[in-house]
Formats: sequence, structure tokens, C-alpha cells
Amino acid sequence: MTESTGSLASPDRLATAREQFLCTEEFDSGSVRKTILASWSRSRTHQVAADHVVTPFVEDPDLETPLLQSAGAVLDGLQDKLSDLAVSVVLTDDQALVLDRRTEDRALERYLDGVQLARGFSYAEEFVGTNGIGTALEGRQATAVFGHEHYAENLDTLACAGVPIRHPISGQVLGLLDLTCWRKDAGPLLLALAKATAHDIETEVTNQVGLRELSLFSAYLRACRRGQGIVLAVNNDLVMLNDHARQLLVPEDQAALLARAVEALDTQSDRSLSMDLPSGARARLSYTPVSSDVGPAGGVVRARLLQEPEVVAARVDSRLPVLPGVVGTGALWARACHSIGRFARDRKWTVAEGEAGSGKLALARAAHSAATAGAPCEVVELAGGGEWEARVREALGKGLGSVVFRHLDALPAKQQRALAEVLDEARLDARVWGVATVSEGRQDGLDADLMRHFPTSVSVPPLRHHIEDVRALVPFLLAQLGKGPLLHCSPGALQLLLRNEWPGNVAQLRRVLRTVVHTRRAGVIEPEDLPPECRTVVKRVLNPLESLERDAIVRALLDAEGNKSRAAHALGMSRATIYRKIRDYGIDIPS
Ligand SMILES: Nc1ncnc2c1ncn2[C@@H]1O[C@H](COP(=O)(O)OP(=O)(O)OP(=O)(O)O)[C@@H](O)[C@H]1O
Repeated sequence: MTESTGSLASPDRLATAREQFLCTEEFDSGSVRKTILASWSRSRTHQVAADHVVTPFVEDPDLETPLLQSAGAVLDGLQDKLSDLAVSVVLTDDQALVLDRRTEDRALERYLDGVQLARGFSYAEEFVGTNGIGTALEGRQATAVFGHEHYAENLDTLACAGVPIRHPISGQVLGLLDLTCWRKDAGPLLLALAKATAHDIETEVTNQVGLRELSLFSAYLRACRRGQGIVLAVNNDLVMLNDHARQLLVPEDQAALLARAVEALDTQSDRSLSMDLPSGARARLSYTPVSSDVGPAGGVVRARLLQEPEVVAARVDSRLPVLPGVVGTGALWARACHSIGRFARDRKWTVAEGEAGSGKLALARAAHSAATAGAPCEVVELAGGGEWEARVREALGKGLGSVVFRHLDALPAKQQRALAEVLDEARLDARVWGVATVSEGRQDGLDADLMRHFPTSVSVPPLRHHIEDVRALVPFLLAQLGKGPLLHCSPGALQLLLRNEWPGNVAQLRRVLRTVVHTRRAGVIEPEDLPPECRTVVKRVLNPLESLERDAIVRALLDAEGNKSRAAHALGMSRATIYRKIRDYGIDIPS
């Protein structure tokens, strides 16, 4: 629904009402349309300047988006038709960042440059106040703003009509089409033309989505025809599963495989990996990205179950106690505990593979304690070179207990062969259990002779794949840090911890809690006690310089109660820079 523009008051009445609103005086609210009045109030809350436009600038906006590709031909056509008129055609992303602007009229073009309605600038309502772009996106509906209805004074000679563009399947707003002209030339046709153009772009998006999905579907069918295995195809809007996937995988396994496939979408490269599934199956996956004439279309995963069928059938009961010294009942974590516990009991040498800090060593120790309490557990660190051979011989020489070969993948190829020889010579019997920890995705590159000694493997899930275990990990780790019954988390703080991606896994959570216990020794941990990294949602591990910068921005934003301009000022940064960095670091602080 769009509010009628027939109810527009005369420019003078509107100008007076705006002046009075800005001076917080009594004014004739009947002369201002409801949507505009609501937007003026929001603009005031955002403390937008009413006498000029200063808005964030992004130097290199992403111009490779599907929306821009779909809109190109439509914008070219409209630009041709409007070539004799003083009308500017603007396309923004869903955050009101201007991606494209076409203006044939030189005077209008100069004016728009002056008010920063140009590529790379944001026209979000929180920066510019009431305007056809930001206000339409805020209300998620077609909106025209005429003359003095604009919040910022120097937009009052303009009229603009913005129409959100939606994804044909998900309905998600992808961006916005705006037409801007001089106020004196504007009429109801402006909004009608903007709506028709946005509709044409949506039709193009539909065609292109169709092309992408057709490419994905063809790749999926090719993979299905190639064999009897499990095949899944995914993109951000769509999931396809073949019959084998439905018959061989229980729903939890399907969900775990899909989660892996969706993560792989970001990489756009072929990948092969093995993973344990919640049901007890172990699967070997190969992921192939699919592209189409109009860009990336998604990816196809082919999977093969490696585990014996009877083992697959043995489901893990998540109510069973986990191993000693570790906590968590999330399906994938429980699966890893179950497998490694069984391998330790059966003395089957094992590789524990997983991301840094995910708990590989903790699991190895726990499995050792469960299987052979009282016997020694020797951990031999293989990263960083050094005299590992003597330590390995000494550990094996005890002839019982467990030996953890930590960071086995850090050993150069030649030394991996040397280790295989040491293990051959040792002629160990079933009293010794060996377990090696390796980084995610590195198992395949290990020396084949060495791998003969490690016939089984376990994937240790990253914390984000059993995030529910944060609830159990927090009290457990606090107790380890000596604060057991003294400290606990408030629901708000726990919520923040549960929302984090934890690229550094449990080790990162432990580090965070260690920081917290330095400042709060007893009582309740509140959100403000948590360090800045808990306010961000970022999927990669930041380097030290990036972490420092992120922390400084989070602190400045907290000090400024979420006000980005004040935070930017305090840090001596431009608003454009802080705006970009907030996006890059996934910082989430409500104003
Ligand atoms: N489920 C768990 N329950 C209790 N503590 C855990 C759990 N998972 C991990 N931890 C703790 O998290 C920290 C990191 O775990 P650990 O050292 O085992 O990780 P890792 O995968 O071996 O790391 P890296 O590959 O970096 O050496 C340790 O303090 C460990 O005790």
C-alpha cells in the first residue's frame, strides 16, 4: 500500500510545518502525510542534520551483485527513454547504498553530486533523513517524497520516488529503484513509472534466478546420473536431495550435510572432506561449485557413506553421559565422543580431525581416561619442529596407556615417513592406544605409510555446529577457571555467546571467559562484561591488528550508545569508514 500523494499540502504550508517540527513547536500535523511524519520522527531520533547532507561513503561497493546484473538492461532502456528529461534513475542495494545513478541533465547531475546522491553514498534514512530511497526501504513499500517533505533542507527542491525490489522466491528486499527529479516537474506519474521499472527489474531477476537454478538443476541431474550415491544441490534459496539421500540419511544427517554444503558455497572451489554424521555414519563428501551465465549458481555435493551399515544403525543416545573432562550433548559432538570412546576402548588408533580449538586434544584425553584410567597419557607436540623422535620413543617405550601425536599434520612429509618407521619398529601391542590430532581438511595430505597405523578417524565438530553446548560449556569452563559456583551468566550474556560464530571454537570461548573473570570475580556476568569480540558475527579468525581495530570500534560504539557518528568522531574516523568496518567485522550493537 502506498499513501496517496493527492493529500499533499501546498509547499508553503509544508515548509512551515517542517520548520515548526524541527523547532519542536506546535504545528499543523494535518498538513503532513502520516508516512512522512513518522519518518521525520525517526530522522530526529537518529539525530540527522536537517540543514545539510553528510552521509557515509563506501569506496568500492560490490558491483557484482545479481541485482545489478538483472537491472542493467532495464536501466539502459529507461535512460534512453528519459534522455530529454531532467530525471535521474538510481539503483541502491537493500541498505540504501547507491550502486548506479544515471542522469542525462547536467544541472540535475551537478545538484545530485552536491547532495551526495551518487554511487557509493548511503541514502539510508538514518543518515539523510526522510527521502524517497531510505524511507521506502524503512517502510518496505513504494514511497514518494516531494520537496519540503524531505528532512534535509537542501533536498527540498527535489522529488523522489523509491520502490523496493524483491526476490521472486524468498520475497527478501534486494534493493531499490528510485527516480529523482526537480520538485517543480514532479507529479503522480513519477511513482507510477518507478513502480513499472521496479516491476521490470523484478521480472529480469526472476529470469536470471531461473537461469541460475536451471544451471544448478542440470549439474544436479548430471551428478545423479553418474552413480548410485547421495547427491545434494544447494544455493542460498534452494535445496535438492535425491532419493538416496532421503533413504540413506536420517533427517539430522541431512541437516548436517546441508550445513557443510552451505558453508562451502562461500569458497567457490572444489573440496573433498570426510565428516562424522549425527547418526553414527561417516561420510566422504565432494563439493563442486556450479556457475551459470549470470554468475555463481550454488554447489553440488556428492556423498558416500564409509561406515559399516550396522554401525550406522547404532544411534547415539544424547542422554548418555559424555566422556570425563568434556561436556556437551549436541548431536555432532556426542557423535564424536561416542566414536573416539569406542576406538579407545577397542585400541583402534585414530585421527581426530577438526578446526583449531575445537577440542581434539580434550577429546583424546577424555577417551583415554574413559578407557584406561590410571595408565599414562603422553602428549607429544609435533608442531614447531624440535626433537620429537626421542619423545615419541620414550612415550611408546612405556608399553601401555595412550600417546597423543598432537598436530601431526604440522610434521613435514619426510618426518612423517620417519615417524611411520619409528611406529613400525616399535611393534606395539594392544596395551597402547595412539591418537593423532590434525587440522580440518589436512588428513588427506598425510603420508600413506603413516596412515596405515591410524585406520580410524573422528571429525571433531566446530563449536558453531553444536552451539547449544555453549550453555554447558560456560559453567564448566568457569569452574575450570576457578569461578565455579561464584559466577554465572545472565540470560542476555548467554544470548550473545550463543549468537557468536566462534571461529576460534571452544578455545576462543575459554579465552573470552578468562578475560571476563579478570574483571568480574563473583555474581552475574552481564552483556557489558563480555569483551568486544562477543558483539560481532564474523566467520573468519581476525589477525591481531584487525582484532584491535574491531575492539576499539565496539568500545567506541558502546560508549556512544550505538551512535555511529559519535563513535566515528571519538576514533577520529570518517562516518563512511566506521560504517564499512561495522559491516566488515559484523559488529552488532543496537543504537
Ligand atoms: N567439549 C568440551 N568440554 C570441555 N572443554 C572443552 C571442550 N572442548 C574443548 N574444550 C577446552 O577447550 C580448549 C581447547 O581445546 P583443545 O586444546 O582440545 O582443542 P584442539 O582442537 O586440540 O586445538 P588445536 O588444534 O588448536 O590444538 C581446551 O581448554 C579444552 O579443554
